[in-house]
Amino acid sequence: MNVPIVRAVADLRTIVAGWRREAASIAVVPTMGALHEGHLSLVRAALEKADRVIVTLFVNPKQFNSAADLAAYPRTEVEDAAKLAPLGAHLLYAPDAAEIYPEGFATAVSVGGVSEGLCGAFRPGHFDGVATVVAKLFLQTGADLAFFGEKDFQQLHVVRRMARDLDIPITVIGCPTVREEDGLALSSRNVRLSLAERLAAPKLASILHTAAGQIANGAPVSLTLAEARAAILSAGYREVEYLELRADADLRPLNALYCPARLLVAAWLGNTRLIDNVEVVPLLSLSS
Ligand SMILES: Nc1ncnc2c1ncn2[C@@H]1O[C@H](COP(=O)(O)OP(=O)(O)OP(=O)(O)O)[C@@H](O)[C@H]1O
Ligand SMILES: CC(C)(CO)[C@@H](O)C(=O)[O-]
Ligand code: BAL
Repeated sequence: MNVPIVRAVADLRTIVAGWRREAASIAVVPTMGALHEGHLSLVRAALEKADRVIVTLFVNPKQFNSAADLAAYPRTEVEDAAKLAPLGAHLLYAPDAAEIYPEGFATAVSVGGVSEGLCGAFRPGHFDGVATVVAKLFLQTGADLAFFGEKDFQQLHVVRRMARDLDIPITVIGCPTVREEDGLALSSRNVRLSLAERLAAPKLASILHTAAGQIANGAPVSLTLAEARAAILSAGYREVEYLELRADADLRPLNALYCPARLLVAAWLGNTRLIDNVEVVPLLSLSS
């Protein structure tokens, strides 16, 4: 069976109203397409928690910092729809650009605090673009639950803050990062890696895991991060944008480990920018 594809918000609302008459709960999984197992894990999680699941597919120009990145972004709608059907997703909402940004569109949603630093520092305007489009997708779908990947950990925080601050009645659920067997976090941008880059890429995750283990065992944070940064460069990455320890709950910067934390990184491998993060749990607080 095929998954129905809807392109107009009016049609989407008619379908959602029918589901509401059946008292069905509704989940949304926002994506930019080029679906891989990471996305599909969100769809499966959504199907476990809600009666109806809407996957959205919109390559959002407002969140790209470079025209080249936007132009190179993979667009594979037919294949994406074919991957969703066997899972049992109920609808693919792939809106026309005018349904999201109609003529004269002049509003932006800007989230402070959690969007500052990390990717926010290196991709100016990116999180405004994400918050704006996700606010629209939440309001257009009227979903009760939304599923996002922890791979984009700062995005998860931005979206959660936005929904709370705007009183959008939706619960934002974070799902664990899905990885290749060699540890590389799945990402639509991985297809841009050359063979040699693809072989070097998983070292980012392994260095991150090693550093997280050392910090959890009490190693000094700044020294461990300096060594990990050097190791990433030695592994063939040409630039480390950031490598930081932040509190898991609110992303505040940490110089020492005294609460559940995340170690987050963004680094360039050739012309591809990869991000990743791992949990760092203080061992002392677990045993006490
Ligand atoms: N490896 C992954 N594991 C779990 N969730 C993921 C993974 N990769 C992406 N996601 C999630 O899928 C949703 C849509 O992400 P998106 O379409 O940007 O895919 P992507 O692979 O992250 O692409 P890219 O990073 O190249 O933009 C987001 O919530 C994102 O966090
Ligand atoms: C959440 C999102 C679909 C908004 O365009 C995008 O940032 C993504 O794919 O992670
Ligand atoms: N995965 C987050 C979307 C982006 O990189 O633009």
